[in-house]
Amino acid sequence: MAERVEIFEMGPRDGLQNEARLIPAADKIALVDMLSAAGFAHIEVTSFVPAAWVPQMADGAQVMAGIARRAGVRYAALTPNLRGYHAARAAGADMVAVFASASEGFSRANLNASIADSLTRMEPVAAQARADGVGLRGYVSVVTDCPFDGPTPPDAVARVAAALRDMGCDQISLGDTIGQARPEAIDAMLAAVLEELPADRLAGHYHDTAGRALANVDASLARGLRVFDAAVGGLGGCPYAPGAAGNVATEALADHLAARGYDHGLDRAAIRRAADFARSLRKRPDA
Ligand SMILES: CC(C)(COP(=O)([O-])OP(=O)([O-])OC[C@H]1O[C@@H](n2cnc3c(N)ncnc32)[C@H](O)[C@@H]1OP(=O)([O-])[O-])[C@@H](O)C(=O)NCCC(=O)NCCSC(=O)C[C@@](C)(O)CC(=O)[O-]
Repeated sequence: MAERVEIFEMGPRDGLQNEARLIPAADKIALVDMLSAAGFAHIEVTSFVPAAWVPQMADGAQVMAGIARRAGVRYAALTPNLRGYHAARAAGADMVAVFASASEGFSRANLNASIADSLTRMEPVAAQARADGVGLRGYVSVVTDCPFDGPTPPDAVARVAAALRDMGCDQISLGDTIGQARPEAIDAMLAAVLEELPADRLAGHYHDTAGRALANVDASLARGLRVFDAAVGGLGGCPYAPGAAGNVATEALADHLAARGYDHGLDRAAIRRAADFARSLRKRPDA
């Protein structure tokens, strides 16, 4: 039997957060519902961050309220602090994610805090999630290259990943935020992180700016990772990471994994339909 590799769907959150046009909540809900029908176990739906920081995600509660929940799917939300956590829980998020940076420059730009201060701010979120029995994911951004500080030392990634582990994150997703990583850099970064955490606690989150995301997935598969983040239609980018382009496209990743003999468990036609819809959201005139 083929080995299972999970694709963790990012389209509604990481995929759409950087879109300049405000996409109506109804379209986001329709996208999540299409994704729910495609067989994902996890979909990151939105984030609960200040609207002044990411205007596109300001309708998170409305989107969460409107989706048709499907049994077996966990709906996740990004939460930078306790206020975001409580809002996510009130909106019905099954799972929350905290996010940190492996570089000081990106930490300042994305979280307005040093790495150490941002981790301190996440601790109560993690403690509350543990107390509530809510699934907790942690992200480490800029794991090989930072748009402000240049190359990221692998040890810096391992330190932040260990801090997120110590907080109680069930899974830690390693982000090539600006999509510039080369497979050798991913391999060196993973070698350091694997000193702290086993491969089954890690996910790869690779943007495809330089067209190397699939090669980076291959480098990670070789290191034992079996969860990868992706966004239908290859949408995405982080508003606080200059030069960050789309996530690796879910449909391309699914085909890539299938060609390598892995079972992703997704309905190919359903993800293609969701990808077409996601891409169409970019082109629509202002609502
Ligand atoms: C961490 C902060 C909040 C600090 O931001 P700050 O401005 O330093 O925080 P603050 O505590 O001073 O709050 C500013 C205002 O926001 C309010 N506020 C405070 N918290 C919330 C909240 N949760 N929801 C709604 N409102 C909130 C707060 O009450 C205050 O309101 P005011 O007094 O000015 O009226 C901010 O820097 C932030 O939210 N940053 C996140 C930016 C972001 O969402 N970036 C994109 C996601 S990360 C990403 O894409 C990377 C990833 C995960 O995909 C992996 C990868 O690719 O690398």
